[in-house]
Amino acid sequence: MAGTGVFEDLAAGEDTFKFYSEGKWQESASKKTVNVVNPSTQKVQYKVQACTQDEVNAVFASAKVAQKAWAKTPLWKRAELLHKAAAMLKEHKTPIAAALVKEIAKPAKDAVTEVVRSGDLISYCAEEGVRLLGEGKFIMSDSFPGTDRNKLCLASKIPLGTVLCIPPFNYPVNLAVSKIAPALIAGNAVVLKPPTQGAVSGLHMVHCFHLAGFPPGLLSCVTGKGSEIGDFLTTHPSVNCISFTGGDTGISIARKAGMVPMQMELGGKDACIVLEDADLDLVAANIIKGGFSYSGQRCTAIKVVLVLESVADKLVELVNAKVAKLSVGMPEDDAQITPVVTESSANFIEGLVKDAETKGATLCQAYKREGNLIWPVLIDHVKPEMRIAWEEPFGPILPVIRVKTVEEAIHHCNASQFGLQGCIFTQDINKAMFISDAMETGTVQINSAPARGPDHFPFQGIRDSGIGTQGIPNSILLMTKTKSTVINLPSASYTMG
Ligand SMILES: NC(=O)C1=CN([C@@H]2O[C@H](COP(=O)(O)OP(=O)(O)OC[C@H]3O[C@@H](n4cnc5c(N)ncnc54)[C@H](OP(=O)(O)O)[C@@H]3O)[C@@H](O)[C@H]2O)C=CC1
Ligand SMILES: O=C(O)[C@H](O)COP(=O)(O)O
Repeated sequence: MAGTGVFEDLAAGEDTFKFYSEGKWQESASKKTVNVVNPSTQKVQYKVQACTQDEVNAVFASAKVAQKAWAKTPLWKRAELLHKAAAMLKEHKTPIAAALVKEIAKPAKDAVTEVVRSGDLISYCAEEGVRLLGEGKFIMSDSFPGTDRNKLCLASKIPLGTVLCIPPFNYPVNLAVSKIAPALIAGNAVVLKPPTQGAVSGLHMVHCFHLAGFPPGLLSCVTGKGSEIGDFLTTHPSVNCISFTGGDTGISIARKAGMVPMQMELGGKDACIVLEDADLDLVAANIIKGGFSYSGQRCTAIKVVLVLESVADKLVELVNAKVAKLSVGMPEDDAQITPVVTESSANFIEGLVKDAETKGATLCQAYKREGNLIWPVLIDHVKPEMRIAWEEPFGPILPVIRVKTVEEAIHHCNASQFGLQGCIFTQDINKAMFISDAMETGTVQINSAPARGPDHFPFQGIRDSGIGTQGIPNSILLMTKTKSTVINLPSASYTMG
C-alpha cells in the first residue's frame, strides 16, 4: 500500500503525501493539499501538498549547492548511485505499481511493466553516461584553412546546472526517470514537478533515489497544480534546462521560458498508412496494440488509420473482430480498456465521437460510457471536416479514413499540426522507404505500430509535437554543454610518423 513500509516517511496522514526537499519529506507551509482523483471511482484517492513559492525557491537554492558538489563527484560514483536507485525501484515495484493503478487507472500488469522499464532505463543511462561522458574530443587547429598546428582544443561535456523535469500523467514514473536519470548522470541537479494525476507514484519513485543515498538537495520534488505553480517553476531564474512532456502547455512554456535548453515532447496524431499489399492480419493486430493500449492514452498511439480503399472493408472487419474481444473494466482486474484519466478528458472524447457521428461517420460499435469508462470505438468513413480527423482524442476511439492514393494519405499526415510518429504497412520495402521519407514526422515505423521504446532510440517530434530529441544518449547530451580548453603553443608542432 502507498505510504507504508519503506515509504512510511512520505505519509502525512491517511492517503496524504509530503513533498521532498533538501533530502527530507516535508509538509507544505500552505497547509493546503491538492486532490488526486481515482479515475475509476471518481472519488479522491490521495492528497498531495500544494507547495508555496517559498518552498519552490528553497528547492532551487539547495539544488544549486548540491549540484556544485555533485559535479565534482566521479562519474563512476554517480553511475553507482543510479544503479542503486534502479535496484530500489525494481525491488519496490509492487506498491508503486499499485499507486499507478489507483491514480491513473493503468492496467495492473502495465503498471508493473512501467516501473520495471524505468529501473532498466536508469541502469542503461548510468552505463551510457559512463561511456558518453567519459570521452571528450581532441581537435587540432591545422584542419581549418590558413591555420597552423599551434592550437590544441580539448572539448568535454559539462553539466548545465539544475534541470526542471515535468512529466505527464500517462507515464508518471517512466517519463520522470527518462528526464531525471540523464540529468543526474551528467552532473546536474533536478527539480521534479510530477503531474497531479500520478503524483503519488512519482513521489514513491523519488523515495527510491532517497533510499539509494543521493545527496540532500540534489533531487527534489515539489507538488501542486501545474496551473498554479507551473509558471513560477518554468520561469524561475535558477532553471538551467527544462525537460517537459505533455500537451499544448509545452508550447506556452516554450514561449515564456528564458534562454535555457529545452526538451519538449508534446502531442501526436500518429497515422497508420495501410497499402494494398499489406499483411492485414499484422495490421489489425498492430492497430489494436497501437490504438487501444492504455485506452489510447499514449502520445505514440495510432490516432488515425489511412487505408487504401481497395483493402478498407477487409481491414475494418478484421479490426472490429479484435475490438469486440478487448476487455473493458477496471485496472485492478487488468482490463485492457480502463477509465480515462479525468471526467473532462472523457467529456472531450465524447465530444469528438458525437461530432463525427453528426457529420456522417460510421460508428462500428455502439458508443457506451459509464463515468470515465468509455468502450472502444472504431469510427469508419471519417472525412476531413470532422474534428476526429485532426484532433488527438487520448482515448479509446480510432478514426479510419479511406484514401484513394498513397499521396492522399501522405498529404493528410503532413497537413497535421503534429509530427510525432507514424507507421506504414506494406510488403514492399522500397515503397515504405519512399513514403517514410515523404512523411514529416520524427519517426516512421515500418510494419509495426508507433512506439517510443526501446528507450535508447531517438524519440522526437516536429511542428507542435516538440523540440529536441529524447532517448537515453540524446537526453544525456542535451543536458550538458561543451567546454573547450585550448592549449596555445608558441609555434606549430607536428608529430613525426
Ligand atoms: N510526446 C510525448 O511524449 C507525450 C505527449 N503527451 C501529451 O500530453 C497530453 C496529456 O498529458 P497531460 O499530463 O494531461 O498534459 P499537460 O500538458 O496537461 O500536463 C503535463 C504536465 O505539465 C504540468 N503543467 C500543467 N500546467 C503547467 C504550467 N502552466 N506550467 C508548467 N507545468 C504545467 C502538469 O501538471 P498538473 O498535472 O498538475 O496539471 C503535468 O505535470 C496529451 O496531449 C499528450 O499527447 C503525453 C505523453 C507523452
Ligand atoms: O508518453 C507517451 O505516451 C510515450 O512517450 C509513449 O511511450 P510508449 O510508446 O513507450 O508507450
